[in-house]
Amino acid sequence: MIEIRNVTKQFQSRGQSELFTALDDVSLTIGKGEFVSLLGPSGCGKSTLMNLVAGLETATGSVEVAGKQVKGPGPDRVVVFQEHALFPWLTVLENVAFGLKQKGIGKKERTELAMEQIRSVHLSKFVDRYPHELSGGMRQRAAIARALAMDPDILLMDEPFAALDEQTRLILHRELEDIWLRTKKTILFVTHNIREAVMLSDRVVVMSTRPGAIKKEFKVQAARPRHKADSLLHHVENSIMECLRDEIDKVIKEEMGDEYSLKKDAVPGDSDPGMGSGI
Ligand SMILES: Nc1ncnc2c1ncn2[C@@H]1O[C@H](COP(=O)(O)OP(=O)(O)OP(=O)(O)O)[C@@H](O)[C@H]1O
Repeated sequence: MIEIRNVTKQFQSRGQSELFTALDDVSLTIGKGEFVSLLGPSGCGKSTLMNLVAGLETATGSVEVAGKQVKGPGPDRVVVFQEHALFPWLTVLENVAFGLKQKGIGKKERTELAMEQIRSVHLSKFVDRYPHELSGGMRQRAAIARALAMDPDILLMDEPFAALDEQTRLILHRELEDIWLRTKKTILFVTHNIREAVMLSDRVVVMSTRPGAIKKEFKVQAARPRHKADSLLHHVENSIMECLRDEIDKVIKEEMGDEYSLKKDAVPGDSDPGMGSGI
């Protein structure tokens, strides 16, 4: 369904003549209906890779969706961003119906379609609220409803829950899994959070940094709906942490320079209770 082949992406860094390689010869295939997460330290190219699939960036190599070369954004792919995705001057209903209006769908039908998605994310009581009158979790639910209303084949989610508190995030994990099980959409999900990736995904693609590349893939074959006590999830989480240790080390070293040797113990070990909180 999504076929990324030998993609290399370079950027011109400001004030420098050399090109910066953000992605180096990346290849990845994502099956129809699969839930895949991109996980890796800051700057490893997760968002760049997602933007290529969204058609918001171009690169050398090839990105195909359903057998067709991606040449720009399309109705088959909708992006859900971390924040600021809703129009502040529109209500929840108007936000969710916005894309349908752009498509030329009449008011009655678009209200029905929007309401169906609003109900699916449990926001029926808040249809007339403006974004600033909602909690962060409600705003992300509305953003998901707006994406679903367009009925895309593929949802591209760029750290959609990163700004939420832990409790809300756990609730939204459950809701997103329900939506995915019900709709069978293909989901490509970017996150820093190992536990989030493992809880949600069929496959976690771990990326390495400088240059951004795929380091290793982990299949998560735990039963659905997922239960956080499932020992298989913990096993995969530990394996991913082990795989990422070098990458985290590399990023800390670059950021801290000479001070690094003093703080080396700060790199978490596999028994670290905070490993689910992010990298
Ligand atoms: N438009 C751009 N111009 C120049 N450099 C860019 C541009 N976009 C991204 N980069 C660089 O490419 C690298 C990869 O960025 P990207 O945002 O894809 O990483 P990421 O893994 O999503 O990071 P984070 O987790 O911090 O969001 C970074 O070093 C970033 O500074």
